[in-house]
Order: sequence, then C-alpha cells, then structure tokens
Amino acid sequence: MLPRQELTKAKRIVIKVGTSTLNYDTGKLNISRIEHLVRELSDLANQGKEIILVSSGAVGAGLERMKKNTRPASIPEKQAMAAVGQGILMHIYEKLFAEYDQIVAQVLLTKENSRQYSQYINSRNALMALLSMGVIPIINENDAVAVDELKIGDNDTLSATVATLVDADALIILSDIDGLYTANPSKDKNAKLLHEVPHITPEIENMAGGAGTSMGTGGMSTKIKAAKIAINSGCTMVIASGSEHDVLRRLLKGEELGTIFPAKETHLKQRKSWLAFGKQIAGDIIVDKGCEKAVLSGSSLLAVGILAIAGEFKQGNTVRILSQSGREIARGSVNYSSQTLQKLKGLHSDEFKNILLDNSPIFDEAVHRDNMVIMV
Ligand SMILES: Nc1ncnc2c1ncn2[C@@H]1O[C@H](COP(=O)(O)OP(=O)(O)O)[C@@H](O)[C@H]1O
Ligand SMILES: N[C@@H](CCC(=O)OP(=O)(O)O)C(=O)O
Repeated sequence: MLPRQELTKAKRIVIKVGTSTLNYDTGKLNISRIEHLVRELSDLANQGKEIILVSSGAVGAGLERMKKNTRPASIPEKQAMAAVGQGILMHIYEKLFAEYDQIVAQVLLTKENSRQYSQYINSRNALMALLSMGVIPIINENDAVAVDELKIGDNDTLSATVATLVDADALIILSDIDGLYTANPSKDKNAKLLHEVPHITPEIENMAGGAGTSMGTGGMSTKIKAAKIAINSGCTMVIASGSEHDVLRRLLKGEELGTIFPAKETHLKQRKSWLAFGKQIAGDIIVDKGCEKAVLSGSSLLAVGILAIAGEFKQGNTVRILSQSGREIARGSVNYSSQTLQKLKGLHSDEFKNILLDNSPIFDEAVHRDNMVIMV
C-alpha cells in the first residue's frame, strides 16, 4: 500500500505541535490556532482514533506570562519559565477540550523514564490505560527536573520516543513550515519541498538545518532525528504545517501535504526499540567496510572487524556502531567493556583466550545480532 494510503488506516496517532505553531512571532499564544487544533483532535477522537498530543509551548507561555520577549539563556531560568507556562498551557487545553466533552491528561516525561526498562514499561502502561479510556494524553518534557543529562532535549525526539513507546501507527509533526525542503528556505530561495523521503540518507540529513525562529528549538535536524526513531519502530512520520487548514483531517484522508517518511517494514519488538531508543549511548565502535556489510546484512558484530573504540563503556551498555565515514549503522548492547575491546579489536575469537587471562566469559561476538538494531 502507498504510504499516503497507509495514513488513512492509522488508528493510534501521535501529534506533535511546536512552539512556532502555538505562538505568534510576537511571542503571544496563537489562540485561534490552538482552538482549531483542539477541534480537529477532538473530532479524530470522536472517530475512534487514539490520539496523543505532544505539545511544546510551556517556555513560550511562561515568557508571555512573565512579560519577557526573549528566551532565557540559563537553564534554571528556562526551567522556571516552563514551570510557569506548563500550567497555563494545560489550563487552556483543558478548557478548550472540555467544549467538546473530551477528557485530557497531563503526562510529563524525562529521559530517566526511558532509561530503565521498568520505567519505560510503566510509562507505556499509563499511556495505554489513558488511551483505552478515550482520554487524550498531553505530553511535554518535565522541564523543571530535566537538566542536561536527563533531558530528552527537544520535543521532536520526545514525540518519536512516545510513538515508539505506544506502538503508534503515525507520528505527525506540525511546524511553522510545510515540510522538509532541499535546504533551509529562509536562507535558500531555490529550496524545494520534498513530498516523500523513502530513505534517510546522509544527503537528507545535510539538508536539515536549525530552528527558524527564536522560539523554536532544533529546527529540521531534530525532526530528521525523530523520523529515524519513528520509521525504525514501524511508525510512519509526516512533517506538515500547523497553519494549513484542516491539516490533520486532510492528511489522514491521504492528501499529499507535507513530507512523509514511510515506516520501515521491520517492526522492532518492544525490547529492541527500548535498546535502540530508550537507553543512553555509552560509546562508539568504528568498524571496517567488510564488517559494516556483514552487520547490515544481519550478522553479529565480531571484534575482527573493529577499527577503533570511542568513549568508555561497560559490558551491557548500549553503543553505536559507526562506519569508517562516521555514519551510524546500528546500535546495540555490547558484550565487552571498552577497555577489553581495545585489546580484542582486530582479533578472531579463538585468539581471545590469550588476551582474556582471567576467567571472564568469552563471547564470540562483540555485539550479538539479537541485541542489535540496524539504524539505516
Ligand atoms: N531543510 C529545511 N526545510 C525546512 N525547514 C528548515 C530546513 N532547515 C532548517 N529549517 C528551519 O526549521 C524550522 C522549523 O523548526 P523549529 O523552528 O524548531 O520549529 P518547531 O517549533 O515547529 O519545532 C523552519 O521554520 C525552518 O526555518
Ligand atoms: N519543553 C519545551 C519545548 C522544547 C521544544 O522542543 O520546543 P519546539 O522546538 O518548539 O518543539 C516547552 O514546552 O517549551
């Protein structure tokens, strides 16, 4: 089935709306757009679709309330603005959704919630319970507690993590632009809109630039990062304009709006998606061309193909597997620490016993294919 047609069948849908869509350039909330969004989402829920809204805008709403017109530079100030704004945002949503008799719930997440498998499953259970009750969860990052290493970092990535968590059929990212262009259109007047991106190649990644306004964060590059997560988890993603009339209804009828990133056929099992997207990356393993080919065709990663190791990691940590050119081809749970792998790299497993003098278990594979997820 064509990817646009697939969208017409989507039942569980995550919709992400960015600050640049929720706010005017003045920094004030775009009330009529929020009203329209709420109307469209309630209508989709009435059709029996399961809807999750990932909404940015807390910092923006906080800034407006505190009468500031530039995003603060320091993290504590940003956190303070988000804390002021999140309540305002929820109050608006609660009030508007109530007009359509639609119940909503606030869910605030951090990376911590996906790092531990038990917490990952707990968040999934809570979201599934809300969906089964016909409630629309409204998700944002828990900005007040999520400093640096706890931060998911941007709501594009958060929305893709959520889509993976709940096995969503589609992720729709609404922005202030109608999709991915061949270059940043604010800088290149000849940039053209791409209607479909069948594969995320390095060229596609290079097209994506940073945020367009002082309000938005991440720009297209975080949306491409989100697309990688979503499509590898079997979820089709679309980037479309939040200002396009009836954008959600039209997209879900198969209309060619925005840029579509079709889901990959292979749907990762829960544990594999957690492995790939839930856990923190502890380091990198750089492999030679032969090893890259073997990994991409489904083999385990053997030490003989390892050229170099970056970072310090322990056995069981998640590492990225990179090609010689630095492109991530896979990630997985590693059988040896970085210290041990430094000694084993380039060797065949029958040579390991000369190196591993202690009685530590000898694995043939540095990363077993069952604990590995292909990322291209
Ligand atoms: N290749 C590209 N195609 C489209 N937009 C791009 C591209 N590269 C950078 N951008 C910028 O990304 C912006 C959207 O991201 P962002 O400002 O973070 O908004 P949001 O708040 O919706 O996340 C666009 O307005 C545009 O200026
Ligand atoms: N958690 C922050 C959103 C951060 C973010 O990713 O913003 P955006 O790029 O507008 O989606 C907030 O609510 O302001």
